[in-house]
Order: sequence, then C-alpha cells, then structure tokens
Amino acid sequence: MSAIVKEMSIQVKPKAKESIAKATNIQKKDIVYDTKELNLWYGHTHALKNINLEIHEREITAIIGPSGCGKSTYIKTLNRMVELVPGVRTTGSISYKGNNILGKTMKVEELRTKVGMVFQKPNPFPKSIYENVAYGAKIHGIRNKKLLDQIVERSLRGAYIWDELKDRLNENAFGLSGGQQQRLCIARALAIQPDVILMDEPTSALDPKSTLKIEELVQELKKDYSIIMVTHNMQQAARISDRTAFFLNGEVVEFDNTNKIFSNPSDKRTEDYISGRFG
Ligand SMILES: Nc1ncnc2c1ncn2[C@@H]1O[C@H](COP(=O)(O)OP(=O)(O)OP(=O)(O)O)[C@@H](O)[C@H]1O
Repeated sequence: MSAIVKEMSIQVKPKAKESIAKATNIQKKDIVYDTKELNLWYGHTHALKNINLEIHEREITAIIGPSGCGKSTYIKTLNRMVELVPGVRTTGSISYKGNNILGKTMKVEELRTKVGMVFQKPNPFPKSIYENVAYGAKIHGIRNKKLLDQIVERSLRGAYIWDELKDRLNENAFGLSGGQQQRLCIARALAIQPDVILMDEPTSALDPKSTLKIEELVQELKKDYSIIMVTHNMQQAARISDRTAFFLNGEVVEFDNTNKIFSNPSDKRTEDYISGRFG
C-alpha cells in the first residue's frame, strides 16, 4: 500500500478494524437513484460508458476521478441538466424513486423541484440575500410575505447561516464572502425542499476555513437529504462521504463504501489514482 493510501487510511481510521467492519456492514438504506447501463454521448464523444450505480438515501456519495472522466456529466444527468447541451444522446435508465427520469413521460420541472444543485463557483443572483432564497418559492407562485419570510428563515437556518445573515437580508448577495455565498446558494437549494442535493465541486473555489464549514454543513444536511458530491479533493471524499464512486474514462471503475475505497481498494487503478500516481 502506498504512502498516500496509508495517509488517507490514517485519516479515515482512527479505528481501522472497526471502520472496515463498518464498511462491510453499512446500514441498508433505500435507493434514491438506480442507474442502469447508462451511456451518454456528446455528438461523437462517448462520455459515459455503461454506468451502473445505486445512490442511497440520506448518505453522501462522492464521485471522484481525473479531469474529463465524466463526473460532472453524470451528476448533470440526475436532474437532466445535461440535455441543455445540443446533440446529447443517452441510452440506459436512471430510476429516481422508481421512475425512469430519462423516459419521455418524466416531467423535468417536477424532477428539478426534488433535486437541488450547487455549483463549483458560488453563483448568487445579483439580488438581495432575501430575494436569492425566496426566488424558487416565488417562481412557484408563492406570494404570501409571511410564508416567504418563513421559507427564507428556514432555508438559511438549514444552511447554518441564519445567525450571520439575519440582519443583512436586504443587502446584495455579492457583498458576502465566497464561503458565505456558497452557503447562501445551498440555502437557495434547500428553499425548494428537495430530496436530493447535487454538488459539483462545491468547495473548489473556497479557502480551507470556508471549505471546512461547507463540509460540516454537508454532514448535517445528510440527515435530511441525499447528497451526491463531485470532488477533486480525495481527503474531502474520505472525510465526509459514505460511499465513493471512482470514475475513469467515462466508466465506473469501483463503487464501494468510502472506508473500503480509501483503505483497501479492489482495483489497482483506484489505488493508483488515490495514491496520486495519475490524475
Ligand atoms: N458540453 C460538452 N460538449 C462536448 N463534450 C463535452 C461537453 N461537456 C463535457 N464534454 C466531454 O465529456 C467528457 C466528460 O466531461 P466532464 O465535464 O463530465 O468531466 P469531469 O470528470 O467532470 O471533468 P473535470 O474534473 O475537469 O470537471 C470529456 O471528454 C469532455 O470533454
């Protein structure tokens, strides 16, 4: 086992034996997304190849792998955002709570009310803090001020940023720090009361202190939400996720409990990647 794998396993230890036992015994939870034989092409580029993955509810699933291996493409299929790219074609199925979201009968708007998304760079709207969080509710027709106030407070509390922002609700969101903006974006995602939160490298633009806050927040959120997080930061995946999928060249090389992936991966390519031998 390489030094980095060892170092990572030290981080996921502290009770190596116990954690491996836990790894093989991870609690059985319901499946939120069941992806079967998913293939995706951007024109002639075969970006996802025969993906089979089960995402479990109220867990953090990390998606890791080198640049260009299909991580973002995969999570963007889960809310069908990938279709915004012209010329995208898919085969296979992704079942969300039993319904194939790639099927013709799936109502995309309905799906997106269940699936919030947080991006790499915080992307607040050029509006007040309040308006940022109330936005989703307003476009769903909610006009009642009292109800909107409640949604804003509940969502900011959910993102653990209410105390910091409660006296600044009418200020422009652009005046917040990067870390605060990202937590505001998480609050905005929570405001639509989703089941699932997709996160595409949510901390890559943040300093270590803000990163830590987001990681703590994400761990709190998994009590109520299923979270799928793309990350380039393997220590982060090891620290906070329950399961990890390692993608390479559009394929899933290995998908397992995070403790197992980082302490005793089954595939040599996984070990090489987490040891820093490539990528
Ligand atoms: N809009 C697009 N049009 C054409 N090809 C695309 C598009 N988006 C991604 N691709 C291609 O699909 C493949 C997977 O890209 P994707 O962005 O999903 O990878 P990634 O693992 O998220 O990469 P990174 O870690 O660099 O963000 C790459 O070959 C990429 O060039």
